[in-house]
Amino acid sequence: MEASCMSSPVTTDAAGAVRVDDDAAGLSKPLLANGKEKKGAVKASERYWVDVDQPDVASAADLEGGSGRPLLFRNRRVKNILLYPYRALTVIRLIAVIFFITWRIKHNKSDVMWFWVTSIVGDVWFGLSWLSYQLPKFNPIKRVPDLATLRQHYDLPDGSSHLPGIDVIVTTASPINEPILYTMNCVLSVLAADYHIDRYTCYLSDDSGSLIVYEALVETAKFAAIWVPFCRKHRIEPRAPESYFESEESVMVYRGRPQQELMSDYKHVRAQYEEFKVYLDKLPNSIQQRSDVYNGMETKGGHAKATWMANGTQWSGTWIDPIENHRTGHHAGIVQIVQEHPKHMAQQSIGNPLNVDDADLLLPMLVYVSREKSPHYDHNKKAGALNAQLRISALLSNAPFIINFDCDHYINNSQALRAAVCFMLDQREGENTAFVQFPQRFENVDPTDRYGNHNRVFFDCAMYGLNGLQGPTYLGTGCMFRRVSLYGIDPPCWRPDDIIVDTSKFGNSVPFLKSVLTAIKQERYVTPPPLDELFLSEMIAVVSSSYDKETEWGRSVGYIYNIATEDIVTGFRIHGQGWRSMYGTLLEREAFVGTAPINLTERLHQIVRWSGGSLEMVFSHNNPFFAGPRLQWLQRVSYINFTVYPITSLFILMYALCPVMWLLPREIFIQKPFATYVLYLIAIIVMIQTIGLFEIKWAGIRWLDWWRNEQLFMIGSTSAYPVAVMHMVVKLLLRKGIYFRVTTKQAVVDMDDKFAELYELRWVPMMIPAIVVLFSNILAIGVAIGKFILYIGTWSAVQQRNAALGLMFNMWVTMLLYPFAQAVIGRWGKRPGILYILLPIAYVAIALMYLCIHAFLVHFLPSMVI
Ligand SMILES: O=c1ccn([C@@H]2O[C@H](COP(=O)(O)OP(=O)(O)O[C@H]3O[C@H](CO)[C@@H](O)[C@H](O)[C@H]3O)[C@@H](O)[C@H]2O)c(=O)[nH]1
Ligand SMILES: [Mn+2]
Repeated sequence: MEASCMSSPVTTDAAGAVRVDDDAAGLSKPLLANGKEKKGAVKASERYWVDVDQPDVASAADLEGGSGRPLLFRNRRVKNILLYPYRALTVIRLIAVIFFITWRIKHNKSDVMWFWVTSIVGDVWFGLSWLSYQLPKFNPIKRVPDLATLRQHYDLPDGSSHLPGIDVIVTTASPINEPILYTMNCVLSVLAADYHIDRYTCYLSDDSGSLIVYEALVETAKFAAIWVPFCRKHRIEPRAPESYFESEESVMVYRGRPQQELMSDYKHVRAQYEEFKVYLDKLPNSIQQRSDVYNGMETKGGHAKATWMANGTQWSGTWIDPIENHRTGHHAGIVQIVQEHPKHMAQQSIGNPLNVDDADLLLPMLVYVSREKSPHYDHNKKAGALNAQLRISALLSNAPFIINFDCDHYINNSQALRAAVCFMLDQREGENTAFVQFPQRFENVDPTDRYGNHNRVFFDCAMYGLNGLQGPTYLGTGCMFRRVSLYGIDPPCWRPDDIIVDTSKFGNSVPFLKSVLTAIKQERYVTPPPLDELFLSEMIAVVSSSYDKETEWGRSVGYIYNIATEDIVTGFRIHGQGWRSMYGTLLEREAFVGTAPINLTERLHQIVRWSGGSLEMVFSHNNPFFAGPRLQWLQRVSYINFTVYPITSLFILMYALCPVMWLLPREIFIQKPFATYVLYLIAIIVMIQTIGLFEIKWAGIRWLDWWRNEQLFMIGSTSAYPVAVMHMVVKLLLRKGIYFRVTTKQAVVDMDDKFAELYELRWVPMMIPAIVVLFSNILAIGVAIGKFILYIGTWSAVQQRNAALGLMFNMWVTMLLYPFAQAVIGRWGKRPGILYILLPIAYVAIALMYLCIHAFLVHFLPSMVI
């Protein structure tokens, strides 16, 4: 199977352009166009994976008749040659840790007893948290969707389809912090996805209620009328124009159609795209100017300056000059159908510059929604926004499946929606699958990934581990849900006969309640009803700020409220009900791609939010310890680890400050005999690194990915995690939650340096402990060198060995904090390797200073006193 995936019918012409013959490739692999893959080569990430035997497919024969469900994905597991030693190492390390802790307790000798006791507690904690991190990875499973079989069974020869409906939700919260160009690119990638246009709908949730976003969306629909046919005609990837045009290879890959045709279409579409971008850029100004004109005409006394829509009516959302009822956090609910459902639409009469079939000109329905905001209610941020979309979409399209995207992510593989559906419709676990999560990939990260944004250890190790259990956690974006699972309904295997659908649970919209019943009974596609006044007012009602108050929304229904990480908790609640989830892998091309904050300050804020949210879970009714019996035990262990891990930082912080002891005149040992202690530590650390090596192999990641993960954990442990712990304590005392700060998405400003953001550091108080640890380490190493020079002749062999071992520990801490040190030197960090010069200079300078001070105290001071 591996080989057949890779031997793509790709040919290269004289000019180096790549032609992909799709017919030969077969529909299962229409995406093998990157041309980089060597013929017959096995992709690095697949080297250590083999297919698990498929169940007897004989039963699938009667599928032809239309009964039953086909097998729509295949499972892969790690090859035994890697898996067995990997498991064995885990066991060996566990034994070593037990030996270590027993040894320490037996030898309770230390210079500072309270420190010894704390460190024993710390070591036990480390051991347990490592175990809860490691155990759930004992059987990693990869699942690869079979798109060809899906086509075979669900796409009909006449061009229609049996595919289930999907409601796609894109969320944005601010046209300033979240550049509209990204958001619109996301929308475009959705509109251009390979899915039946009358089977899916795109909803844009705008929490800013801004006219800019709305008008940008209207313009996006216009541009989509050119962009989408272009994508379909030339089967281009990715279908987010910004990324597509950025890639130098874009005109070099052509499929079926002659390259000249692609070239000329490309030029045309690109020119249109540039115009589109200019239009978006000018939007704030043109809206302002238009509003000035209208306001100028309304001169009846000093009224507030309204913001006007293009059709000459006042915008009911936020205004440029904000006033009551028209400002952020206080405005009416808005629902606008930007693009009608294709069934309701007369054939489009736009020009057809690309010469494509008329059918290819049609687009799916596109809806703009801004829920009502009122200062009297808590809006529950992203979770609240998603729940409002859940209700609106229930009324309009009520698709059985829902997928949501953060505005800075987009569909990178046009087959991704189909891929997700494969898992949902599969014969085996399909019916009990609540959600299908895909890994998050990022495209704006600096090449060495200084702040571990790619997070491959998480996405490519931990998640595959869970995939072999009950399934991955929900990660906030790029995840397809089964609608009924979000409604708090049990999976079929646990479902009672009578399901209560009432207003106390779902709120008091009768059409919505009806839609819930429909959703439970039949998971079929619904064509939106005609949009009359009554219906419109019903839609506004379900997005009102008070709708979900005194209901189960945010508790047992929908995305969960009152927590900084709605994603993990929402997934957790669903798992707790006995549903399972799937982690999808697309071998040829990543499903979704997004952006990540590459600036340390933003990154740390994000980490505070995640770790804070995790801790909040422990103290909420979503505590994994008390989840019901339907949560598998290893899955539970994993959730426990996810929720309590920030506490580890307290002990790490304590250890990381140990080097300060070098500054003391006397030798102090936390544990005696010191050498045995350090050797134990080294053994345990080496073992964890070896386990890491195995993970690197099976996950197909780079060593650097693993190392960055270690470093980021250290940086987090000396900054963000302790802050999260503090927040939690404060919350428990004062009952105030963590503030969900929308991550600022950088727009590239400096064209010469794409990664300029990397070198900008805004100081925030949470960096203080990290700075203290870093400097005390540098200071300690310097002083150690000084002491070494001073006492070289007088130290005994034992003392020398202890000093060397101690120093190794210091160096280790400094290496782990290295990216933080790079952040501290700011723009100087642009010079690669500058720290290799700066650090030794600092050490020597400190050593000299130490010697001077020592000489002053020992030689001059006494003589002066005399
Ligand atoms: O009041 C709000 C706040 C946020 N959002 C949207 O929520 C999304 C995520 O926000 P962002 O600040 O980009 O989050 P990240 O720091 O990237 O967060 C990650 O972590 C979050 C919390 O765990 C998840 O919700 C995200 O999906 C995940 O990408 C964005 O589309 C926002 O527009 C809203 O719609 N309304
Ligand atoms: Mn984000």
